[in-house]
Amino acid sequence: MRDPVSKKQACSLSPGETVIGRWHGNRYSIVKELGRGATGTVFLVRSEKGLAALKAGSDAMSITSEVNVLQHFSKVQGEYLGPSLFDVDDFTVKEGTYPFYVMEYIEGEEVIPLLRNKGEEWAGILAVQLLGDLDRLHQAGWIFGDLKPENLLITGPPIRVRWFDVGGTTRTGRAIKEFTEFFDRGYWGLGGRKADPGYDLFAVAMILINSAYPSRFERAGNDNLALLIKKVAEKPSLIRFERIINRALTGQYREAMEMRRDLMEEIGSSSGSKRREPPQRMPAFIRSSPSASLPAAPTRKAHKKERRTLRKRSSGLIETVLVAAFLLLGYALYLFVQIM
Ligand SMILES: Nc1ncnc2c1ncn2[C@@H]1O[C@H](COP(=O)(O)OP(=O)(O)OP(=O)(O)O)[C@@H](O)[C@H]1O
Repeated sequence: MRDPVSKKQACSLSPGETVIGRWHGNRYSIVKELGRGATGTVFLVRSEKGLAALKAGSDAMSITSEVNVLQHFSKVQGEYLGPSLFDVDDFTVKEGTYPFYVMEYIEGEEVIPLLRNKGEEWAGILAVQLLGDLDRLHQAGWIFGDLKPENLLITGPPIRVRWFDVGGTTRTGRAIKEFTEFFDRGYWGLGGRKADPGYDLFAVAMILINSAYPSRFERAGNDNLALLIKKVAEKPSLIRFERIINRALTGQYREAMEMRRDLMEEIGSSSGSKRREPPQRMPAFIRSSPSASLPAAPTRKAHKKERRTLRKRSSGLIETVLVAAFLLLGYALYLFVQIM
């Protein structure tokens, strides 16, 4: 067996190469490199069970910490919290030994290009999904930390937001492990880096802002909140979320579900007022939510039903009057016979 590689050495493997896990003996054939991050290189691989994503890094501690998070995710109720974990092992190549893990391959589109194609109004809908998943994560005692469009992929149809980079995921109450300035409330001077739900909700607000400013922007001056709110007010796609974004930026939401509810109400009310569309037209994943009961404008079907109910009610009244008249007539006849 060779020594572990130096911590700085990124793992490079070429398509067609095969790596074999030292302990479990599973074989993975490299299809292509998917990307490189701070903790390792991710490859698309073919395994006995089909396509998967293999992450190999030189720092065993970082790989182990990501594996721990993925293992915890698998215990969190629901199917969408991070990719499923398939294998943890290490392999040896000529440079040395790399620890690695294999996870579900999430085949999807990146957020910002998708919004460019589908329209920025989808940003709110994706945020609603994301907040549902974040709520489950928070309930389980974790904060995502490094939440940003680069760590999300959109799968489907039906469209579904998934996250994959769990390197920044931190236990509630600890210091945030990894962050990206634009999405970090510390950078904007709007809060600390202690892991709490508000940290992730701040990042969701920044993802909404990022959807309208794909190239992002930097902080300036002392009043960063004023700058962010000004940026929101300048984009028609963001104005309707102004109140919600403001609340998230200033830490007024205590939990993801509160922010989700506000977003859903906003999306529901603006789709109703602008297009006069009944909420049935909203994507299924929003409709299926128990809190998704949006006030609906009466439809033609509803009017018909109402008319039918009225008709039924009036015919019932006539029936009652006829029966009463019949009984009265019978009683009058009975009295008449008795008198005679
Ligand atoms: N499970 C997965 N399914 C599909 N693609 C993935 C998966 N995991 C990672 N990738 C791809 O590999 C790239 C590198 O991922 P990785 O999580 O290592 O780093 P990163 O997010 O780019 O960087 P950092 O860890 O420094 O934040 C990602 O940009 C993504 O495109």
